[in-house]
Formats: sequence, C-alpha cells, structure tokens
Amino acid sequence: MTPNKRAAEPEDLRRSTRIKTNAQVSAQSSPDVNEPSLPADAGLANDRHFEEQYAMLADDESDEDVQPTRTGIGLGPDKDLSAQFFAEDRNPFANASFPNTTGQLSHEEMMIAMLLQDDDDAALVQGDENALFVQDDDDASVIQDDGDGDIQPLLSGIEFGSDMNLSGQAIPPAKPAAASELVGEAPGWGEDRTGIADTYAWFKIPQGGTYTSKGFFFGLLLGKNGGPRCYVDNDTIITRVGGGKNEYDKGVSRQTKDQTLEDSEVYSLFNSKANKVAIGVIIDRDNQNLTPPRTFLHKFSIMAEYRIVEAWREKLNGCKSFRMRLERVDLTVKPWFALKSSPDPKLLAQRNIQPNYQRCGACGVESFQVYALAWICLQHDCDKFWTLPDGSEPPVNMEFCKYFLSWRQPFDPEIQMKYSLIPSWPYNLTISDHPLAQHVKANWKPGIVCKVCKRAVSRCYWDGWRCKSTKTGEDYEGDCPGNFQFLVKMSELPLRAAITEQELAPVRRPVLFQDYTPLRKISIYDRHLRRPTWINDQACSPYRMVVYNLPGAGVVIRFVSNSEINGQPNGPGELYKQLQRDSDRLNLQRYPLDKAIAKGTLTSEFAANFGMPYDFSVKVPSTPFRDAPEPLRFILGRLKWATEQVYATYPNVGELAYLPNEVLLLAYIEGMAINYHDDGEETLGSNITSLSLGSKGDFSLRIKDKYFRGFTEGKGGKKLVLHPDDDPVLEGCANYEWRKELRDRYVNGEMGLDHYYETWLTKYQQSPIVATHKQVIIKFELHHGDMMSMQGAGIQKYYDHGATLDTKEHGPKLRFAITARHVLLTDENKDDWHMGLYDSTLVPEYDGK
Ligand SMILES: O=C(O)CCC(=O)C(=O)O
Repeated sequence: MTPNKRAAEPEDLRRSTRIKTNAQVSAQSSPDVNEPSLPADAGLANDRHFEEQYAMLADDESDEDVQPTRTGIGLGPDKDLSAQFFAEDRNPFANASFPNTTGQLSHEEMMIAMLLQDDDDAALVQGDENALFVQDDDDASVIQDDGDGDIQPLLSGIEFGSDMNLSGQAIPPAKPAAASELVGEAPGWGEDRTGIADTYAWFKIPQGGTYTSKGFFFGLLLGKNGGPRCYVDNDTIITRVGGGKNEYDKGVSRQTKDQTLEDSEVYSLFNSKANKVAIGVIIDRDNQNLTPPRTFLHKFSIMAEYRIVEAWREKLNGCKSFRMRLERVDLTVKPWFALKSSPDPKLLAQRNIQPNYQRCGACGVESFQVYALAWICLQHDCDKFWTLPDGSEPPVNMEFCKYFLSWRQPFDPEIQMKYSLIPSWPYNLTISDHPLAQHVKANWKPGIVCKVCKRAVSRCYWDGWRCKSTKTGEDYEGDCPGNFQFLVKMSELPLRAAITEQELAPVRRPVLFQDYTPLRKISIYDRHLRRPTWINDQACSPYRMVVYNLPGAGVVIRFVSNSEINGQPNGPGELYKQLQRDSDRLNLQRYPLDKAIAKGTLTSEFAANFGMPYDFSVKVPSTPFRDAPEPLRFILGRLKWATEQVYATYPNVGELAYLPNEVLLLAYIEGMAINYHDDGEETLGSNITSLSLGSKGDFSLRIKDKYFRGFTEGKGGKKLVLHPDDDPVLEGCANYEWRKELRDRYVNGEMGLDHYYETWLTKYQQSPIVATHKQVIIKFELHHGDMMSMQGAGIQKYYDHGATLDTKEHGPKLRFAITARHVLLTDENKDDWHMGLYDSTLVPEYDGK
C-alpha cells in the first residue's frame, strides 16, 4: 500500500506556525499578543458519549498484517540468521524582556496580583461548591476554595495539569506510584504486541510505535522511553512523530534523517488531524516519560482516545524531526491512569487556554512557545529555526513552557476514532454457524478483549479464543482468573466450498509453465523459474510424477493427484472430511514463535504434531502415533508410500532411506500462510514429504539470500564473501557466470583464497546492484490430494520454502498440509522413540492405488 502523497504543505501545519502578511505585521500593535480566549462553544457538550463501534478487520484492505514467519527457523548447520542478519513571554502580563531578570516579579506573581486587583468587570460565569470561575475581558481565571476556607488564587490562564505544582513544574515523586494508587485499571491490556495488534484495529502493527494505514494515523504506542523532550501527564502527550528513520541506541530510538511531509507518519498525522480522527494510545509499563511516574499492572495498557492538537518540527540529533502534542478527547473525566490523589478535572470553561505565540523577526511566521527556556522559531526553512535568541542551539533537554502544557481544547464532538478504542462485544458479528462464514480471515485474525481480565487475546485455538498467557518467563502474566473463553464450533467446510475451480479435480493435470508469456510480463522474481526435469505418468500411476532437479542440492518431486485418486476409499476426499470431524481430537493451535522480531508472534497457521516430537522454533506438543485420530494414520500410510517411491527413484542422492516417524499437521484458513523457512534442523533426516487436502496452496522454493548473493552483510555494511567451499553457486543466483568461473578456478587450484576474495569483490563492484530478494526457483500449485517431497539436505541448506492460500480470491478456504519427516533417534530422545513407532495394524499400508 502506498498512501497518497500530499503535494503541498498541509493547512494544519500552516496553522501551527501562523503566517502573517507584511501588511498584517505592520498593522499589528506592538507587542503582537494573542490573548488567551474562550471559544464560543467552551463548556458545552462535554458529556460525550463514547459510542462503541464494531472494529471489523474484514473490510480493512490494508496489507499491513505482518505474517508470522518461520523464516530463520529450522536453520541447518549453517545457522545463518545474522546474515539474514522559552522566552519572551507573550502573555499580556509578562515582562517583554528576555530572559526574566532576578528581582522582577515572577510571571505567576504578576498574574496573581493582576487577578486580585482587576476584578471590576469580572463576571461570574460558572461555579460549584468548590470553585468559582471568573471571566473578564482578557482572561479566564480561577479562584478555588481548597476546602479550609482559604481562597487559593490559581494562575490566570493556566489549567494545571493534575500533576503540576503552582509553578507548572512537574512534581517529582520519590518513587513511581503503585498501580493501586491509580484511579482505575486499563480498559484493555496485552502482554505482547502481537495480542495488541490482533485485537486493536487502530494498532494493527506488531512492530513500531505508530500505526498508520492508507494515509491516516490511527494509533500510537508509548514505549519505554520516547527520548528527549517527551512528556506524558493525565491529559496530554508530547512526543516525536515516530517513523522509520530511526536507529536504536540502548533502547532509545535516534533520529538519523530529516523527517519531511512526505514521510507517511507525518502526512498521515496531518490527514488524521484535518479529518478529526482521534487516535488510540497504548503505554508500556516501563514508560519513563510519565509525569509523575507511575507503574501499571501490565506490559501494554490501553490509555485513552486522544486528539491531535499540533505537530511541529524541531531538531533532534541534528535532524529535523516532527513532534506532536496530543490531548485526551474527553477531559471531563479523570483517566484511569491518573493518581487517585490528583485533583478532579476542571470544567471546560477553564480549559481553553492558548499557548504563547511569538512572531519570528526573521521569517515573519508565528510559532507557539514549546519550551520554558525561550521562544524558538519552529518554521523549518527559517534561518532562525531551532535557534535560541542568543543564536545558540537549544539544549537537548528542556522544560516545557507551562502555557504549552496547560493548553486545552474545547470539546469537539466531531473528533472520533475510526475504530472503537475497546472493541465492543460481541465484537465480531461475522462469527456465525453458517459453514461458509467460519473459514475466513475475519474470523481468525482479530483478537478479542477478555471479558474477565481485559487481556488482548489472539485466536490461538481452532475452536476459538481462550484467555491464557502466550508467554513464559519474566513477563509472564499468568492465565485469566476467570478462565475466560469464547468458543466457536468450526462447522465443516465442504470440499465444494474450499475448492472454487469448476472441477474438484481433473482427470489429469497439465504441468503449467508460462513459456510463451512475453518476457516483459514475467516478474523479475520469476525469471529463473525452473521447468520440471522429468514428467512421468507411469512410474507412480495413477499419480503424475513431476521432478525438479536442483544440482548439488537434491530433488523436489510432485505426486500430482487427480479425480480417480481423490475419490478412493480413505482417499483425499474422505480424509479431508474426517480431519474436520476429528478436529476436537487434533488439538490444533497457533503457537508463539521462539525467535520473532515481535515477541509473541504466533504462527499464522494452526498446528498439531504426531509421532516423535519435532524440535523446531515453535514448540508444538506431540501425540504418539498410537493415539493419533484415524485419518492421521491413513495419511501417514500415504506419506510413507510416497517417501518410499522417492527413495526408490532417487537412491543415489546419498541419503539414508529413513521412513517418517513424525507428522506435522498444519491447517490454513483464508488469509493464512506459512512464510519462507527451511526444515533443515540437524535432528532431521533429509526427506520431507507432504500431502495437501482441501483448498489449493501455492508452493514456492527460493534460494536463501546468502547463497543468492554470495555474501553476508557484516557490521557497517561490510561484505563477508562466502568461502568458496560453502558457496555452491546455484543456478539462478546473482552473478552466476563469473561466480561459477571463479569458484571453478579456486577448486582447480588456479587461485588461492586471498586472490579469490580479492577478485570476487572487484567483480562484484563492477556488477549491477543485486537486490536482496531471494530468487524463487520453483513455484507450483498444490491441489487437493497432491503430495510433494523434498529430497536432499542441500535443499534445506541452500533454499527455503513457503506456501500460501490464494490471496486474490476472497472467501472461505480450508487447506490441510500434513508433512512427514524422520526425527533422528538419539540417546537424548530415547524416551520419545515410542511415540513414532507404528506397524501395519496401526498405519494401514497404502499402495498408491
Ligand atoms: O503448506 C505446505 O504445503 C508447506 C508446509 C511446510 O512447509 C512445512 O510443514 O514445513
């Protein structure tokens, strides 16, 4: 998705740095003061009712779902993950000189003095038993009875943040307030970002601090530390407008490039502001920008709905970087995360306080004053941009100007979030008993908010949502006190609905290869697609055997099924039905990946393992073959037969003929896929054979990046060229010709290693730039009843593979991929050997017919 780019600077940005014509400038009385004023609608309509909306993911076409990946799992011996890798005060009461000099009345003192003197034309606007709200022509002020009868004048024009003292400074508490000292508990929380991303449609991204989609800004996550000049109190947030141009330094992101209006986070922010889109905010338990500090119960807590008040540019780490100021949409209530001891919210009539504005002498543009130290021009193309009055660069850390902090907006009923802050319940109306309604993305992709403990719960179970921790270790949150679950009965999806082609299976399938497509129509990724080396209808009749030879690595063999095979008793048609009927016994689940960029990432597909435990980057518990439901045993019989055919046909690949003792069942429904990965664990034999049932899958095999490019990327972009003995120079790899020639010369003793590396790098520099994609070599469809075998350790070492369901055609889908492997028997796994044992009484023999 490429969001529309804005051609011109947005109106919103211009409003934040108000531009005056020369005529306006000269007509202005001096000094040019913007009085704090009340808006016409202040104090009205402040009891906003938060209507819950349904957060329907199904209609969101954004492609920002990050597919869980098994990439990098199951790495073979080459285990190569790394390679993969302030201030002239503009207030009317303020002294015009800067800085305030000692001996002068402080700003606050002057304000109080004026307020107490100048009450002649003051009009009582509003009051309650504790507070009187007085308004005169100039100002909105407060006199408050603190309960003991002493009238405490508060600063005119200042809405104290509940956590500020009289001087507007943050009150530093001795230690963070405990969660029990807070007003309430989070309306939603998550123990990992994956759960949050699944559940909250306004933060559908498991990585990064902002969620934007289709040119709008929807959600923000406040991490542990937003870096310098970030601020969070009960009502406001001041933080950077994140973005991709950051690097991390000890957990704090650093701006490394200028941000511009073209950056998606930036234009999305201005779009959302202009369209009055409120955003949802999540906070990390360890956030260090909270004033005063406090602790939360959970790793990630949903804070509230916020409106975007302003965005402006500053300099951070030498780069122009956007910063934003957010305000809670509903200021009439204390947020749940406020301290119980904090004062109750003030009425809105008190809140329309403006920040101080000043016009820049250099560019004539007004900017508001953000920092207490001095007013600074925020017009990014002005010579005085981000410069203190004495011409110096502002320090990295500065206190915020109290008027900036106390600035509040009048309530605006038009400001709404696109998706409910907390998804309403029942949140997903698409869950129904109709058999065609359950095997769609909208029914598995969204997480739910637990009705008991409010945890964000991803769909981990075939039969629904169970509120259980997906994590172990120090962040472990434990299981739901109420064992909350929301279960659905997955009805059977008839084959006729899973397969959308006119025929469920043809009599015989051709092997499709786009030889005559004009080259320009073939994507660069497909240029090296291999034709099968052998197609044979006799060898394993009635299957069509299609073989792809991968020299130096192994073979990929397809057993292409047809209507005859699919209709056999206990054949693919029946097995597809039986697996669904036995689903209660299959214990199909989505499990967290051991190694994932976003902690808690779940496999996209549901999985269950049978036979020997298979140790890979997902911990899937195993059921011994003898306890496996019947269809699994029939399937094992078929996979065993196919494995035998492979060994019989290709006895020379130098591998021992290990028969399967482990079966992994994967179940995919619409929107699920298994990303590129290999099955190259050292604990496995080198044959992997699978059966496909139900909807069509698209299988691809590609050269791993390291072998495709011939080098790995070291620190600072250094190219670490592969040792020639570890570079098979696979057909289809980048720079194939010269790499092959060079390696041959090395192998033949014509050049030493140093000369080899030197020549390699010289040739590489002379060659066209190589993209970091990994070249797809083999691509085919896996239809209902097809089997497929990968034979040879080199295939797992040099290539990775993945499978997707049709992404172009939306609708219910169900595909089972059942993959058999041989787990090597060692002393260490001796106690598990019994799990993989079977004989013909347990596993019916299959003869291919
Ligand atoms: O869905 C498929 O056919 C592929 C399954 C797979 O790659 C695996 O189990 O490792």
